[in-house]
Amino acid sequence: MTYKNLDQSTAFAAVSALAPADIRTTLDPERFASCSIPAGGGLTYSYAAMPVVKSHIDALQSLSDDQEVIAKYTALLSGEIMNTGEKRLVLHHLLRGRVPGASETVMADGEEKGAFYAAELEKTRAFAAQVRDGRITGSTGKTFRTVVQIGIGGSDLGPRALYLALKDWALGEGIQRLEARFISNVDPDDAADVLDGLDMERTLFILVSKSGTTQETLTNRDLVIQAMHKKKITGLNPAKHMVAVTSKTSPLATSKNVLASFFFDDYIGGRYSSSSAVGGVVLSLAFGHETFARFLEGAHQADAKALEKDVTKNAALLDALIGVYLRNVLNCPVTAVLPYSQALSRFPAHLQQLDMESNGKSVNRDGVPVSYKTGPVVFGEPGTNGQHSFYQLLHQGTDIIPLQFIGFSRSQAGQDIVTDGSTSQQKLNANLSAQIVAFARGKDDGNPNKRFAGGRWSSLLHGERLTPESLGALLAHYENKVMFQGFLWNINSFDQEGVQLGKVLAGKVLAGSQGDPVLAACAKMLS
Ligand SMILES: O=P(O)(O)OC[C@H]1O[C@](O)(CO)[C@@H](O)[C@@H]1O
Repeated sequence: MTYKNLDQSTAFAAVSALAPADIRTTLDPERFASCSIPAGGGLTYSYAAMPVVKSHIDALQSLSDDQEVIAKYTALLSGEIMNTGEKRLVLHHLLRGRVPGASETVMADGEEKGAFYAAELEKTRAFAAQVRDGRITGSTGKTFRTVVQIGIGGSDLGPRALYLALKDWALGEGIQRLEARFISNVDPDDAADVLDGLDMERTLFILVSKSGTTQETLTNRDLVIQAMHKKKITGLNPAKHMVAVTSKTSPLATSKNVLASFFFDDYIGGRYSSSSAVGGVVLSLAFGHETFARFLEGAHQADAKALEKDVTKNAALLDALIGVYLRNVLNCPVTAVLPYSQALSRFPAHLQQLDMESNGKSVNRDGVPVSYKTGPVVFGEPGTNGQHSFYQLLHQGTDIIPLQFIGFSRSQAGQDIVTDGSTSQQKLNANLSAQIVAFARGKDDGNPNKRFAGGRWSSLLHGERLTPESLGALLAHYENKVMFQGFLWNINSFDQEGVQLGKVLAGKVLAGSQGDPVLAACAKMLS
């Protein structure tokens, strides 16, 4: 297996020579059937409205083969050091089960990692069951009704997006749930808002930090403890209302001030940690462990499909390859994620971290600067709200922004109304179809102000209904897409040194700026 930069690949030179197909003419009814790939969890990935035809697919297949992306994925699964910057294994797939073709065992830190993750998962299951059925209560004897996750970045965005994604599904299924809330920002107004009206006697806090040193998270923990003391409730003991999710090497690991601790490790990057106890504890408490297990199963299905070498059968891989074509040949610096599902309202925020923290790199996996573009800017909002906001630029602006639509045939809660001969869900999906075609085909008009050029590319991830399985597959699809793009660009998608400098300088500001006059002046202005 060899690692080489994208521009050293002769296969990439062939991809670069290809002009985009004109989707104003190529998008015909037949393409919707022929350009679709099962993505696991009942999801289908469609690239019908992308500017690629057979010649592109063939060239992208050669690029995938030349960059040996499937061999690299298999090596990652088998425990090879893929996080070259931090010299770490990358094992988030193993949280969802062993992918066929990978090593039967992955040893690190003197233990078999599959067994370690399975044991933590079992701990999560047992704890959640006891909280949900009232065997574990708060310090004043009352059952828990609300859980509040305290964490930031990967310890917040994924779990928060997933909780919101399943809330209405649970409603539709009649699943009894604990309410979950999230505190992330060190801005005290964030915590104040979340704590407002909380019944502390019935609230369980989940303190999540892999490092156990994150300033925002530890500050918010202390703020919560202070808020509990301020209630002056006899017998209310914060230590009996808090669990920790952390790594065994973190300062939090040995804390006596928690009811229970759940562990993951350095081989699970923060933004890839939703499948660990980071997402597992809150989701199992909120919806029951069975729901979380179904989510893991959907993700595992997507992971298994991602092993396929034929790019026309591997949704995450083809999505990644088309993304590289858009970024490095068609020079698109931005991409939008547009879920036609209110339940996915925070999913674009999670993808921002997943994609931009992973692939916002300008050196290769060996630390040598690359001379081509890497990860794009990612943004998004649920449709149809986005339509009434920024779609103007997407339709008629001077840049082409490739679009990633997500949609489902059925709603989650099943509560709907018929007006003007259609249900709300039918209206939602009519808008989604209309947008795909409007962006692709455009519309001529004598009035230039009303003219739509068309030729605006999109993909679609589509399922029957957003369930735990399809949500798991959706998450894994994007994780695997980001990983494949990292292999294609020959960068390390698993570290995030770029977030360190600001953290260090903030520490210096709090310590009196430590002799840096520019920092001191800037801090003074804000004091
Ligand atoms: O879980 P921790 O160690 O508190 O880190 C939180 C987040 O901070 C980051 O390191 C970035 O600042 C993320 O990658 C991570 O998800």
